[in-house]
Amino acid sequence: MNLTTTQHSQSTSDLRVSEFRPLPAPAGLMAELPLSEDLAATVSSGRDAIRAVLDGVDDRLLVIVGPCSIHDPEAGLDYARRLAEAAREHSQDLLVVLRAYFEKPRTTVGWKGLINDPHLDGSHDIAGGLFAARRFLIAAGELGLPVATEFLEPISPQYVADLVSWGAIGARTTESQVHRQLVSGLSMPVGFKNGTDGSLQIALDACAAASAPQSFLGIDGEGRASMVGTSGNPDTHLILRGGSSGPNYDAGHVAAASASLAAKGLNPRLIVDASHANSGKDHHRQAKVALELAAQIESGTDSAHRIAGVMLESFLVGGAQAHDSTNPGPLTYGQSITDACMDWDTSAGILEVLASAARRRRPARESSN
Ligand SMILES: O=C[C@H](O)[C@H](O)COP(=O)(O)O
Ligand SMILES: C=C(OP(=O)(O)O)C(=O)O
Repeated sequence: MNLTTTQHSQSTSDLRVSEFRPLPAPAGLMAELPLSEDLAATVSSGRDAIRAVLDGVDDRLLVIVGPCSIHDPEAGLDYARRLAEAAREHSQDLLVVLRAYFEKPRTTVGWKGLINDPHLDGSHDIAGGLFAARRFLIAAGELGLPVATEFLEPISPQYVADLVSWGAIGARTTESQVHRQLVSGLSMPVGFKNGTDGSLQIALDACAAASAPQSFLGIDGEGRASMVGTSGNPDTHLILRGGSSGPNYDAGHVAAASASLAAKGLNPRLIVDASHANSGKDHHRQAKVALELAAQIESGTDSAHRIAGVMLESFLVGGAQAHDSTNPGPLTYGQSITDACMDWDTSAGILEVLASAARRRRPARESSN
């Protein structure tokens, strides 16, 4: 019998639990893979720069770009090295943040990301997944890139959040009290997606809830179940990702969403996701949406100045490939196993266009003032 597994047979609880596999405490993993002084400076300066863009103090365009999910850390770092070069090249106009998503919310079932199943085979070596995610975040940070991730499990942030400069709560969890509470205690700016049906209201409510102090159940650094008290996150914002009612990236939707935020006393500047329901998850369409967003930004109108950032799903190879954890087969290097991504060359071209749009937005604002 596996000594780390507790089996319950004579009980009224845990009747459908097949296993408990204890995990190392966050402090143990952090001691093994520590945050160096240099990395802490990269993470903190990334957070400050993102805040400045969200608040309109820095007039660059935030671009959160990278694979839909990291399933192969080597390919992910290969991508990150290319992105780090592009980020330097466009640093006057763009604040480029690496999308490094390790937790995937599924519509029904499917591979739930590197933390949940790092070997992609249904073995659910979550301890190994947390190690792999942390090691990836350290390597990406060492390239000088600020990193973005989605927070899905309420416990996992304790293992990795010190290495993250921007966080997202996905469309399927924005309405969840558990996720709003979690955000209230996170140390970085966090965006809430609109709902999968296109509803903005749940994201506006989420921003308000997460900016308030909260008390809830969680774990501390030693892994002890704890009452967690938070002070509230002042850096929440909205992400428009489209919905079943249609896309919401055009100037009309951006202006209306921004006005709703302002009416609630929330940050009127927002992020637009070119992927998901804004592109129908079609990577060719995503490239077109990104170009339409660049045209909107470049126009220098009021709605253009409400767009603080853009999200893109991009990897080395375009599209996506099927993966079945119950029957894993060989995979194409550098291609997504979740949503379809734009290939590297297309993505590099889009970064050029977005940089030019951000540059042209500046004089438009100066002359309209
Ligand atoms: O980006 C990720 C996906 O859109 C999300 O996790 C849902 O994926 P699914 O509908 O394939 O489960
Ligand atoms: C799951 C994602 O997006 P959404 O929550 O918008 O579906 C994602 O960005 O990976």
